[in-house]
Amino acid sequence: MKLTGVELRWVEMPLKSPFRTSFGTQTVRSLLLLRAVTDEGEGWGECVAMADPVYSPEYTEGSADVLRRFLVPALTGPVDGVSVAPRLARFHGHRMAKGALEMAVLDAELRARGVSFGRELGAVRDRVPCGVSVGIMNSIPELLDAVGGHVDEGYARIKLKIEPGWDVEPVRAVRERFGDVLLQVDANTAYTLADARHLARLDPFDLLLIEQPLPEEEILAHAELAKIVRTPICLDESITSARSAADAIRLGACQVVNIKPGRVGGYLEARRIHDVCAAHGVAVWCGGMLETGIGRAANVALAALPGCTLPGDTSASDRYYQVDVTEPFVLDEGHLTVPTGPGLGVTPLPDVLDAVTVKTEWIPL
Ligand SMILES: O=C(O)CCC(=O)N[C@@H](C(=O)O)c1ccccc1
Repeated sequence: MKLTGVELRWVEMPLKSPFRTSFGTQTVRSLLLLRAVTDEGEGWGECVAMADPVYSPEYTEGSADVLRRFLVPALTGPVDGVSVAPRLARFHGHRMAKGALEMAVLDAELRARGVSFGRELGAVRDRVPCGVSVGIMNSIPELLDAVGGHVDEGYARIKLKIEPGWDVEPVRAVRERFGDVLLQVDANTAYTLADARHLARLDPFDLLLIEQPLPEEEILAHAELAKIVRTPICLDESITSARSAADAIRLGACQVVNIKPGRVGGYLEARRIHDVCAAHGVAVWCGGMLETGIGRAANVALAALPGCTLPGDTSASDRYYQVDVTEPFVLDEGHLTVPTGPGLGVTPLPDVLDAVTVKTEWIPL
């Protein structure tokens, strides 16, 4: 297969309500969609970098620049999904940009072959249980209303964002109101090892895990924390590859891993992380980055792999968006159906895509 060029689409998706985390509040999801044009058809990719480098070092304009100047031009000549990462390896970092480009090429290849993402990745289920992420709220009553709404919608698991000053009390209130719900928390690196005893105060609430309590580079500190906090530690920002997952597991830094394909450089590396974790008996789940239906389709396929034994942040489209750029993913008894069509199994709805596209750029090869 030969790439003739890649179209970048700057997309602005207004959120239904502000989404607050320990690193800020989002009201619009700005992201890049990639359309790979090949001699065998087109493929779609989603770059999950945020507009600002507040979750990871990557950001939208940086991803566009590295795609335009380095990553896309490196894919001249014959290419397919598995050959993208090796061709891009000489460029350091930029995993979200690399992952989006690999995703678009892989989607084009799989559509041409008539193979679904799920089939290619090794999905063993045709529907997956879904979790939902709940942001930091202005008050505990507001939090309880939000959680109650998601429980009523049928979500299989609730994830609460926490930060210093909003942790033990909100978690206690949710556990007391919703005694048997699967519950976990996500700190997005907001604490330090000095907070260990404070974080141990979350142990009585029967949480599935505490996600990324410490800064991403503090692997050994997470291992120290795991000796003090009984609740399993899950890493997100710290896990950037199969190698880093193996190291973190061997160092005792995590007992669960959140796999985000954009963070690790694509769905093929995501599968390798899944396999490494499964080999160590470590549970994994598919994280979310407020993806459109394009990224959501691929995430739901990943979430169907055998080692994904915990509900992921693979919520329905209407968790964040009034209108999705694809046919919406609709929750059915707490589950989403894994797309079965060729490639991603979904394609953007032209009118909707045009309505949320603020800029396009064609990168010829
Ligand atoms: O449901 C979703 O897609 C979002 C899940 C979620 O909370 N993602 C968080 C995270 O830290 O995991 C996030 C969102 C946006 C950007 C970065 C991170």
